[in-house]
Amino acid sequence: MQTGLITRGINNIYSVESQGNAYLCRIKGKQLFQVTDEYNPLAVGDQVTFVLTNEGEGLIIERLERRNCFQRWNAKKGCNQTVVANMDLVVCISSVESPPFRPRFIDRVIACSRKVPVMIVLNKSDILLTEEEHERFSLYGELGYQTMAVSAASGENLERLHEVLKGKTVAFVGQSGVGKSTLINRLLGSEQKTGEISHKYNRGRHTTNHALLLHGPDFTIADTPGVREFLVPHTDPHELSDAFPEFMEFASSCTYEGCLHQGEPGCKVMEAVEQDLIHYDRYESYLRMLASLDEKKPEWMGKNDRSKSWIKRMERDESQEY
Ligand SMILES: Nc1nc2c(ncn2[C@@H]2O[C@H](COP(=O)(O)OP(=O)(O)OP(=O)(O)O)[C@@H](O)[C@H]2O)c(=O)[nH]1
Ligand SMILES: [Zn+2]
Repeated sequence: MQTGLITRGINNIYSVESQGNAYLCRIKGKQLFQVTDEYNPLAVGDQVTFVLTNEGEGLIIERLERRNCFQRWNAKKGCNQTVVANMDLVVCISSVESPPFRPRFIDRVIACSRKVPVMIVLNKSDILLTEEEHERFSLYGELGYQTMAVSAASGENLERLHEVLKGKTVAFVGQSGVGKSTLINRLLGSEQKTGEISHKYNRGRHTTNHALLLHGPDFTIADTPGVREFLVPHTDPHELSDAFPEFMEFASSCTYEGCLHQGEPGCKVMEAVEQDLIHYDRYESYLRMLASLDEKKPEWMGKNDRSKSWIKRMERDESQEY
């Protein structure tokens, strides 16, 4: 039996890397499926134990414990889906234009990143953000997230990004069209490597439709499919505020223990929003995610005047939801 790393998985056939060799593996029996209520028992980045069956082929026996993961809600299947596991960093790629800067998307990426630090990279910095967008982007830095504006086209800040990634295994996530593939090609430095993969797996011409681990000389990137949106994984709603570190200093003074900051009397987080100590748009992001966990409108909706003003704002913006 040996230990290996999942580098790719399609139709229940997994590429497993172990001591410099690659194996194609299936899962032994139904074992792994029973230990999880997730969409997929294994994700790119998982460590597994496996036994060899044929030359270059094997059977996966066990998934080793994950230290972290990036997880989303799969609405079609009605369960959580792990996109990648065991990363040193999740790099959320956003862009200035096509698609436009979407802070709500970034907020969701943060909420989908469980126990793993998030860096926010703004690509296409050769184009300018509006002042309001720039303020919202800068906010992430103020909240403690590492941020960087880069341009895969002009090469601006790519060396700095390279330095940050050095020695790490990182996940690249982002909306379709933000320039993830262009960035990865520039960063891995060898068109050859990604060229070979694009030939082999038909990437490049098509949108990536599964996660894939790509080794460069200085770091490893887990490329993930470009998406329109990420729904946050379904968990205890109290865990959602982990993705909003700016709530913390106020949340500890909320009247109710276990306050979900959605209209409860004596909620200090809501008060802080009203006093502009917390950015209203981040708070709205929070409320939307909270509502999505319930798949229904939250209880507070319409109960008081404060919440009524939020409903109006949220309904007006519904088309903007990403
Ligand atoms: N102006 C500008 N355009 C860029 C930059 N980086 C990428 N693009 C363009 O953005 C478009 C999308 O780039 P891709 O690399 O295919 O985007 P992607 O995120 O991989 O998209 P998916 O494959 O759908 O996930 C292409 O037309 C690129 O030329 C940049 O730094 N500046
Ligand atoms: Zn509260």
